[in-house]
Amino acid sequence: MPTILADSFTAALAKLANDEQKQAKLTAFDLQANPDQPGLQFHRIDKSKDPNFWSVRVSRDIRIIVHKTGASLMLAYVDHHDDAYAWAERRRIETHPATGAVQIVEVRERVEEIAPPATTKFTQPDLPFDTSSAPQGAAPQPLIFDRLAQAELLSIGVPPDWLNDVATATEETFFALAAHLPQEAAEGLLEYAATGILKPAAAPVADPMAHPDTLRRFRVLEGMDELQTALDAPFEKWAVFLHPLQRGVVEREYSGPARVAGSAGTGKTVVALHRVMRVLRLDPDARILLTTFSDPLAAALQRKLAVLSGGRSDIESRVTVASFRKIAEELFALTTGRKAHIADRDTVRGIVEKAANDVKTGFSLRFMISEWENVIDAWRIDSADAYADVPRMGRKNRLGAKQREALWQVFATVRQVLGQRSLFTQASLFAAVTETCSGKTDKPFTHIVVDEAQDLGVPELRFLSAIAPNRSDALFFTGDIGQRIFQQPFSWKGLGIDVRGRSITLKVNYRTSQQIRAMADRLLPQTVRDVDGLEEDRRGTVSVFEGLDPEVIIADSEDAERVAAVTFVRMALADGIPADQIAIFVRSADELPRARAIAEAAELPYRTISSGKLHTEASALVGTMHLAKGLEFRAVLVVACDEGVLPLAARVADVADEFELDEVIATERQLLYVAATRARDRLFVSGVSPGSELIEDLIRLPS
Ligand SMILES: Nc1ncnc2c1ncn2[C@@H]1O[C@H](COP(=O)(O)OP(=O)(O)OP(=O)(O)O)[C@@H](O)[C@H]1O
Repeated sequence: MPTILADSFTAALAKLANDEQKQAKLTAFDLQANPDQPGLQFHRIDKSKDPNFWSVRVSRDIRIIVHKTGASLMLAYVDHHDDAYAWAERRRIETHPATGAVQIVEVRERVEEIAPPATTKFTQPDLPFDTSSAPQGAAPQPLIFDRLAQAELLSIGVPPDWLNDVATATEETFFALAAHLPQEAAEGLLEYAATGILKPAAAPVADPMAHPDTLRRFRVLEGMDELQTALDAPFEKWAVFLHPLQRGVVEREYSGPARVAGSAGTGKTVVALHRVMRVLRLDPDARILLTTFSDPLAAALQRKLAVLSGGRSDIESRVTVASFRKIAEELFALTTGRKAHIADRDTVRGIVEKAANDVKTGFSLRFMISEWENVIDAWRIDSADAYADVPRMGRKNRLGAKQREALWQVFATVRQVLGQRSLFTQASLFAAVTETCSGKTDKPFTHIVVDEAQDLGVPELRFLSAIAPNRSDALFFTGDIGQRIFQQPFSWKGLGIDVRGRSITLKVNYRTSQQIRAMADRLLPQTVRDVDGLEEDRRGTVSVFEGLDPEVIIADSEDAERVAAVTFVRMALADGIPADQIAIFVRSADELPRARAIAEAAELPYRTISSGKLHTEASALVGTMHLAKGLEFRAVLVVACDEGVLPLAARVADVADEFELDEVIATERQLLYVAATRARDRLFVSGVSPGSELIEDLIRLPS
């Protein structure tokens, strides 16, 4: 008999104490091995409306709730005795009459009242209404979904029991009501409230268990391994249950390179990991490169992959997880037998400065450094002729032939000095490996999956393209243009990577609360267009849970800022948020003392990247916003957002032209977006008066 795992089971398991979890897992394994074995004690839940709910004894106090039909056994829930029974008595499992998906439906008559939680005060600026509680005696609130016919509500999966509540929902009852509905119905209603558009009904599926909405909460287990994976990491729901949109993207066959977009927290990394697993499953000869922007992010990917693979070494040995740079270094060493020495940015800048001293170009040093980094080095311009012809895409300063000639003297010297000292720049290392690999038919990997692809530069993308084999599904990218903080934009198509028609945007945010997402989204345009004209539309993204309003403060002094931040930290700790689920971010190392002072005043144990305490004790992370990439915490403070700090005055002063100024402002904005969207439940943003201009955008009311 197949065993089905429900997401309600893994979520409930995660809430039990460690020893209770261990015992529950043993019983779950016994159930999967043989549900008829004599030691298992089943009791029918007599008071349930669903005759198929049974309890199974785990220990004196713990019960697993299973849903048993002649055809299958489902692990539905686990809890202490009375709570487990109460859960089953209030639910039934049924196939939705319109969508055909299998749902766990709360029996409406057993839910006493639908009222917003008294402690939560929030406003949701993305929604067409104010969700803060209406004052006593105010006029009756307007109904939000009264224009939708019953058939329309059914088409997005609202269970028949709940049609009346949805039809009469007001802004005050909406979120409390959504918590009782199946996910697809809650998301569909949220999307409608935010955009006025009802998502089209999914195509009918003959087998209810194969319906995409069924698969997001129930999984038919293929063996013990799969149950082990799911139960060992009950917090990582995504290890087993994907959103239908995520699943679609993971399973699609692509006729060329594909790119998955989506704002922060929509599960792009999760999709990248599942794509890796899918390729490994389907192709026993696959050798995959899973790559990302930095070494810490690559390490995080490796950890998550271990969750997904259940730590199986036969799987992990076929995947190389490394940052772009690391993999280029390794391939260089492999093909040449030499180690590449890479000059850091300051060394290269010093060489440009020295070379510029000897030539009269009429251009500022700032301009020449920028031209070197973004044109000469990035595009590997190796001669005066090549420089004369290069289109200098996106650069606003036009350069005549004479000017290029003069500038080339500087750049030729820089190239020569680097050559004499046998130094690579990052870009030239990528170029060297690109050159060795491009002509070859035998490539090191069969598939390449790239996370944080928005921070790929020209040399990196060329490099990945050169090491990718000639097959349609060789390249799979995930990234969010809105989070680009390291690279200038350029045309992917121009480098032969054409993702048109294979570019998909994820819309359900699993990480950040409605309130935090809505506020952070104000920092970015609703649609972002890349150089190739591909548009990423952030509208219609919904978060699956709600939380407290973010706090945004412009204080009169650093002392006042600290007092407010300390209060925020103390409240988070008092509400049970552990120290290691708190982070304090600042724009640059100069502001780190302010972040540390907050942690110390709040008696919050903390670590910084340089404190070496990374894995030793449960401590908050204090670091720069660049470090925030790819991480997540329950509470985040972004402090010291002062005028001149964000955007960073030194960066603004460093720009070579108007184009670069726009770029700097955009990436500073994106940096704040990245830092703010690391928060799941609570966010605090502060600066000292007059404060960063970007703070104004955060608190600006939507027009
Ligand atoms: N299907 C899912 N079910 C439950 N949780 C999910 C699902 N997909 C993603 N998540 C959770 O959502 C959070 C964000 O996921 P992920 O890091 O993949 O997003 P992302 O789009 O890569 O974010 P960012 O762009 O900020 O790096 C994580 O906590 C992840 O566990």
